[in-house]
Amino acid sequence: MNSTDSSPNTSLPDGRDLPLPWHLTLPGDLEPRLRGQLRADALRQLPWASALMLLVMGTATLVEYWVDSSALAELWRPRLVAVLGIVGVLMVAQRMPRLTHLLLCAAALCVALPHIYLGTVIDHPLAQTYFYLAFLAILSLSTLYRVPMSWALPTTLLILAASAGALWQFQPLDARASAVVLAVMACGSLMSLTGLYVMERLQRRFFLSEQLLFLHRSELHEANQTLASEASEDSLTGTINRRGLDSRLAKLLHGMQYQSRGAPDSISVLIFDIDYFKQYNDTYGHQQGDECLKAIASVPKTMVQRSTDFVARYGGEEFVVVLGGTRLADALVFAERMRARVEQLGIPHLGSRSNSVVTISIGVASTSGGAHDADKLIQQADAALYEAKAGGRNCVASVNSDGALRVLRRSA
Ligand SMILES: Nc1nc2c(ncn2[C@@H]2O[C@H](COP(=O)(O)OP(=O)(O)OP(=O)(O)O)[C@@H](O)[C@H]2O)c(=O)[nH]1
Repeated sequence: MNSTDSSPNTSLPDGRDLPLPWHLTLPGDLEPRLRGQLRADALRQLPWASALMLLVMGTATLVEYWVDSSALAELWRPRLVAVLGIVGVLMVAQRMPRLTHLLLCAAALCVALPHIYLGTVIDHPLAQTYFYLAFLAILSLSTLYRVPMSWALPTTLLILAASAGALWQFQPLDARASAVVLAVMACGSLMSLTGLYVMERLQRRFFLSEQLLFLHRSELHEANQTLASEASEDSLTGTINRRGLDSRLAKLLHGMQYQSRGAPDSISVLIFDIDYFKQYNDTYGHQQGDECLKAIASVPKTMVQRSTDFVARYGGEEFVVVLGGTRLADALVFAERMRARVEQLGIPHLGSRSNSVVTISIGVASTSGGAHDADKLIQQADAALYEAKAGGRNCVASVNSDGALRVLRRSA
């Protein structure tokens, strides 16, 4: 066997296994969910991003004023448009979160277009820096606003086209300076968009991994639940097995003792055993014995009603019925009814020394009779069962509150 055969199973898919197309669109409802998440992220960052953009424009105004104070008279109006655009987007986006990405692109355009206009019409020593401020708007899409590629690309192309158009049409700069400005803007935009694409790809893979993890976790949870229920079920009779009995009874008693919400105020335990079952097996065979066990177990299973009630196979042909919220007197009524129903099944039992049909003997104990832990309850119910066997079988016996054993006489 080679070394890879013994390696642990690593076939669980992760985000990297899933093919992501070049356009990065996720399948099914994952895309709208991711978009919602991206919008929420962008919305959270928007106040800081807006503040930063305003700071940049404020600084630019100061520098421009310092270089040529007379230019302020011409440039304050377009710049006010840019400021109002940013503040407007900030306010509207909070009210219309679904439009966040569109509004962020609008904010970038609100910054870029007035600066392209300024670069075109204002005669200022720093004229070409207005185009660089338009480029900052492009940069803000991928760095500050973090809009998806599908929004950033057309907005970037629009700003680049507007810049190129303005430089071509109005020629505010000489041809060489225009070429430099456009080349810087185009190269910077390419780098910014490439970075955004790579980031978005990573972000989407991370999102996919998260979704897969969530899926695996739910599958694991379901599998665990199935395992837990299978592990605590008796495969022959469908009742709870000994392990399940121990844990459920302990949980019920714990709840009762600490008066948890919904916990019963008393618990009764019935142990019953098929009379002369060895002889039944000897007479009818082990397989028929199994069928008999199933039929007998189905009687209490159909009788228990509360969520705190359950039937468990204690071992061999012995079963336990736990009745939450049932005091001894009511448990005895339940036990007698169960005994009668089993007898009424009329399963022939030629090997029985006490009856012609299969019967059961039942021992009953209750917390209202003084036993407050699982061992004590089972022990008392077992002692009562022994008493019922000794008392002639096909009957019910109990441990009373004073600890005395008592066999109930059957009604004729
Ligand atoms: N068919 C079948 N028999 C089982 C199973 N588990 C235990 N038994 C049988 O149940 C019988 C129990 O016999 P005993 O403990 O002597 O009790 P009994 O014959 O019922 O006698 P009393 O309880 O005194 O009435 C044994 O013969 C076991 O083989 C099972 O899963 N299937």
